[in-house]
Amino acid sequence: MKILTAAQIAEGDRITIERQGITSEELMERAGTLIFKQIHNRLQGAQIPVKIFCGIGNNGGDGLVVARHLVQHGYTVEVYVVNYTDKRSDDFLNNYEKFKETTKDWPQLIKEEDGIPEIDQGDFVIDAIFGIGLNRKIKGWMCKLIERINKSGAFVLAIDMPSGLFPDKISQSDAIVHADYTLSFQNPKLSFFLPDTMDYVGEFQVLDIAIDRQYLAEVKSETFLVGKEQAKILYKPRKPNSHKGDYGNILVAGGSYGKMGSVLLTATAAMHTGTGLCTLYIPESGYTIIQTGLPEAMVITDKNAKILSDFPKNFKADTVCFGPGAGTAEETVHSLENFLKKQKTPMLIDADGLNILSQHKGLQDLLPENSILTPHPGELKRLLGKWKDDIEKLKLAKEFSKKYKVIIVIKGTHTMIINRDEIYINTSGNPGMATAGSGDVLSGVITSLLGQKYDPPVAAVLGVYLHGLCGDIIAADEGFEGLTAGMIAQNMGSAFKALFENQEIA
Ligand SMILES: NC(=O)C1=CN([C@@H]2O[C@H](COP(=O)(O)OP(=O)(O)OC[C@H]3O[C@@H](n4cnc5c(N)ncnc54)[C@H](OP(=O)(O)O)[C@@H]3O)[C@@H](O)[C@H]2O)[C@H](O)CC1
Ligand SMILES: [K+]
Repeated sequence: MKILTAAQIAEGDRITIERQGITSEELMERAGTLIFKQIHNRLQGAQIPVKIFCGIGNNGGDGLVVARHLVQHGYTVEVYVVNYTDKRSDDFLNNYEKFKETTKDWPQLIKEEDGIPEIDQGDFVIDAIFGIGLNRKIKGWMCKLIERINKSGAFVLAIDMPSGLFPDKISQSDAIVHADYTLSFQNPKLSFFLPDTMDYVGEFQVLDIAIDRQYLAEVKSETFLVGKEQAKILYKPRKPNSHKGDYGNILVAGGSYGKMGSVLLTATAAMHTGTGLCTLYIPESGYTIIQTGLPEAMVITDKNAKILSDFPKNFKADTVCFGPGAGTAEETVHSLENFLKKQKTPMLIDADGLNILSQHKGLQDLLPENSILTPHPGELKRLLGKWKDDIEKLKLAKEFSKKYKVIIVIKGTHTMIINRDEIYINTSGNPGMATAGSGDVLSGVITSLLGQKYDPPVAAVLGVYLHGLCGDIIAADEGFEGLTAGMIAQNMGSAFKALFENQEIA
């Protein structure tokens, strides 16, 4: 699914109105009615005090549509217009009149701090102050209103977006509604997925308001959401008539004394993702550990007992994963340099491999084109330098991706895959995956797909999705706390199966 900018969403409204031969007021009625139905479905007529705060633009207009339907269905509703200016949008005004006609009552106007009502913990607050039209920081007494909403402890439902949040930039103010639930129209917004802003959104649901399908299909976006529908079309079925040589000969290089488990996790995950042949290149002291832990894999040992210092001679692999548990010793820098010089096809670099790249920037020029880097936020900061907010982080990552012709997988709650100017936002996964070794497993999954000749961006996007999906499947049985990286590595097969099952896991 595409993520659109505020301007593209507004253009979608305009085209929909034109092509469907409807008025903008009818589109607003459609949008507001969908929100009302969601609320009505959940409240089922319960007499919870509802307080709706409406701005004076179209987000406020949506709020007035919802308010009218709630009143008509017998709910206890207090409607407030947040009157920070005398300007009003046409569709706000139309719905203001309709509200009066239906309820024989005008909404209450809030014009200053004194007019802000008390909000109780037991209230149900609907936030319709600002939507995608927010174009500057919220100031003055409106900040007090937002503060009161946030401090009330009431359940807060945001219409389209929490007020104060921009769809695709970061606000430098904390006057932002902290929603428990957001009902958003047609396409989710970028800020729903960024670590800086996602907590304001709460849980969210996207409502289809039937924006023109042709427009949605043709509009150009560089930012995409990856769910099961998008992931499953990337999968390449295995051929009945095939052998292990068809599924990649991969090399996993890494490990050091005390951190041999990381490469074991990587290689185990790769085998369970379908790799044909897997060899590990590890310090000598890891030999027995790996041969015992993963009998399916072959092992080549470095001459050094505790760290990597060299490069396996006369060895050819379809792709290489370098870094898990490797450490950053001078000898290991030399080892990575050798790999980078000899490896001509895209490879994956993770963990200490990335730290070495950050400390020895000259090595970055040696990265084979379309290689995949899988940093967590700390490794990314070392690689790119500091950023002021998530939007700048994405800009820096795109610049790096273009400069070095590589793909960057920024790991996090919503892992983002950056391929030049394109961003793919993953939707699978859960907090149980914030556990040691989870990243080593992801490296194994992606390297395995690279070895199976998936295009590098596809290997990254599909690998990240499958890894998260596997975590979701395990968490469904074991809970978040019980989930370990080893379980993900062992159970990757269930993620492939679930890709083609209908029940909603992620
Ligand atoms: N397809 C859809 O998604 C549909 C969405 N709808 C709803 O419409 C809103 C967007 O409505 P819009 O009128 O464009 O904008 P807002 O309601 O968000 O904001 C209203 C005006 O407020 C002014 N503004 C912006 N920032 C501030 C600020 N910090 N302080 C004060 N005022 C501010 C701005 O006007 P200016 O002229 O003053 O710049 C805004 O225009 C969308 O989110 C949906 O809820 C439709 O109902 C149906 C289709
Ligand atoms: K809102």
